[in-house]
Amino acid sequence: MANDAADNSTAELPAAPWDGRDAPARNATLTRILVRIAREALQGADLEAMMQGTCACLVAELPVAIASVILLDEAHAYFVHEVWAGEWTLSPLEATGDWPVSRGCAGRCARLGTPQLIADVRVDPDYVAGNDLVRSEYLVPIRHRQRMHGVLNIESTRTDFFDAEACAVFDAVADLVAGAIHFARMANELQQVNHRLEQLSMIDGLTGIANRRCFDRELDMGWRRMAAEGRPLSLLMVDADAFKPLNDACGHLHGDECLRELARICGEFVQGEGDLVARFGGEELVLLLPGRDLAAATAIAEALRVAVETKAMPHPASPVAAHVTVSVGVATALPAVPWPPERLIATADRAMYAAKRRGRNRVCAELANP
Ligand SMILES: Nc1nc2c(ncn2[C@@H]2O[C@H](COP(=O)(O)OP(=O)(O)OP(=O)(O)O)[C@@H](O)[C@H]2O)c(=O)[nH]1
Repeated sequence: MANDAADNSTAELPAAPWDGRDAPARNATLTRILVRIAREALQGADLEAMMQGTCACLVAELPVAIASVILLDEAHAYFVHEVWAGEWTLSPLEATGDWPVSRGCAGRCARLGTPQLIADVRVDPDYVAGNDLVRSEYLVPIRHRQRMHGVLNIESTRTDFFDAEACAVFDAVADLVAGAIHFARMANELQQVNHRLEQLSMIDGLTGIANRRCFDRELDMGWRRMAAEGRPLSLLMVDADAFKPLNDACGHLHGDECLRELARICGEFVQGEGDLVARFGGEELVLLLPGRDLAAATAIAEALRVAVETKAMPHPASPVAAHVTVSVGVATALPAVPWPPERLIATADRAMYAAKRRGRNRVCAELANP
């Protein structure tokens, strides 16, 4: 397909390392390039650097004016990213902004999904000139299994460069780039899934607020932070009153719904930096309030208790009221490591049970002492 007759301007081309080499020497060069790119594709940690290095290697070692990796969007409708090396005097991307696959030889390669060997770029109607010295071009789909990622584009200053050996090597280079893209995307997807799982592992499934695991972590962090800043740390232990009778009278699903509503109401009272509402366990919820002293935390607890009453969720079996109520234990500590943060939980628990003993639907507060 090479049209040597049409190319009578080779005399003006600069001498390339390719010139004067016999077939074994050329094949040895191609093999060396392939080994180098394979090593980078399999072991390199940075995909962008790998693609850049591949293009640079092809331009440096071969009679190639431009080498590029052009990546497609998810819909395979546009090229959205190009990594290249060589002398590029006119970028198709810069010329038009968007680069749809309806345009250029690269677009044709992506649309047809087959390699495109252009022996003479001057007679190809799809060719978009990027460099005056380019005479021939080879484009290979970058595809891993059935998934198309883009196109490997190699533009040579010679008409006789893309023989069977060279094309076979570029096909393999495209496969290596495809593999590297595939693994980089897999690693990225895995990272996102891990992040999501990490988030899910911190959330209580019933109420959607933080779970005990998250609370333990935040308590530890809040404790250290308040110790470093010399500020108080307060904890509210919120326990629904007569929840067993509510479950017995209305069913567990209704009890679940009440718990969700209690969690939502508690959520309205965590407004400071580092504040947290969490499900401590069963029908107990906790609020972690860094920086709040006993008086401020008690005021929040009382406002929360009133908010639950105001919501007036019916409770047909409560000895306290006709609606759902809560007892709240408040504890405040001036954290000092190695004072254990669990002491704050124990104190809030004790205060909450004091509220129960005194008739429920009330707030009791206690300073946590070392
Ligand atoms: N519906 C529902 N009930 C729960 C859940 N977790 C714990 N409970 C129930 O909450 C009830 C707690 O009962 P108790 O510890 O006896 O306390 P109480 O009836 O609320 O009485 P006081 O706390 O003394 O006012 C138990 O019946 C648990 O089954 C939950 O996720 N959903």
